[in-house]
Amino acid sequence: MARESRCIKVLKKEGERTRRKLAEDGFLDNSLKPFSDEGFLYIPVTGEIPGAVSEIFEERDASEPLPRHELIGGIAIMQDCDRGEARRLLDSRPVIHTVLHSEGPVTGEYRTKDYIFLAGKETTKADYTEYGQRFLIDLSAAYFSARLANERQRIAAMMKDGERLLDMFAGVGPFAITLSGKCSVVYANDINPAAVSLLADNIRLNKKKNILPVLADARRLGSIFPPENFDRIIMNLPMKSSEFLDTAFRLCKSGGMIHFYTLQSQPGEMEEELEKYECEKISEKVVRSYSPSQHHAVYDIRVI
Ligand SMILES: C[S@@+](CC[C@H](N)C(=O)[O-])C[C@H]1O[C@@H](n2cnc3c(N)ncnc32)[C@H](O)[C@@H]1O
Repeated sequence: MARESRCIKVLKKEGERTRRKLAEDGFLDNSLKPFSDEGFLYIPVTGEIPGAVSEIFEERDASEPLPRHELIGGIAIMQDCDRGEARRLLDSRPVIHTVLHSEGPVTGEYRTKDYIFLAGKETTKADYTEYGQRFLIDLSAAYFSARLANERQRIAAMMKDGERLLDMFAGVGPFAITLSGKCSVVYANDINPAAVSLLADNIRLNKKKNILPVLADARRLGSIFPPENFDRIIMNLPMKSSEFLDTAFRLCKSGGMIHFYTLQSQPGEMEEELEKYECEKISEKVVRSYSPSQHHAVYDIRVI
């Protein structure tokens, strides 16, 4: 179907920049397909804006793929800052209450991101369910990613009943809560007070009785707990977990396991670092890609 719409006519070489600007300002009409002729691009817009002209446009097919996004509870996080596409995404599934654009990688000690609000309800808070466990999250206050859901299940599957677990960088608690069913006790630590507050909420929400939240710099855990105190330690601070290996090896029992998450460009990059310790590498695998040159990898290490 075709219909008439107001549009902006720009030189093709200016097309992508103009399209993005219109999308960011919420004027791009994504229900219609832009078209070009002899050096110009015609971009349909939703309202009357200076310089707009009228043209006939083809309507987009409703089954066209949705923009790329990550869904965390009711929040969809889009890679592009495109308000028109955000609106389409919001309307596509009733479960989505908010569409955000993430403005770059995680930063700072708390590993949070900055977000631009695009559509729906203006919030960074969501209620997310993963394999039957519920998590209250606030993306602007504390780290959370749904991308490690399978990784948490992988570790749960290799655990024995009654283990003592330490999660050194627990965030709002996805590893601690997922793994707690196999544990006698879980200590879940984070340096971010907002993360630990949400972690406490999530412990209550999931009726977990064996998880103790700890608010501390993980560097101090070696003086908080006696040596060789844990059967298993989770180290999910990929940017710099290697700085905490001394503490983890001090706290893990002989025969216990450390799951060491790191960023690396090549397989085996951390092996030299691990040679300093009495340990055996059980496996190493890529968890997900992080950037064009780096992977988020996990080393499963047995302490000797
Ligand atoms: C990549 S996030 C992982 C959170 C959680 N494990 C998850 O999978 O959602 C890393 C966490 O480590 C915390 N963190 C950073 N430096 C820390 C430190 N020195 N001691 C304790 N926690 C720290 C951050 O606040 C953040 O919540």
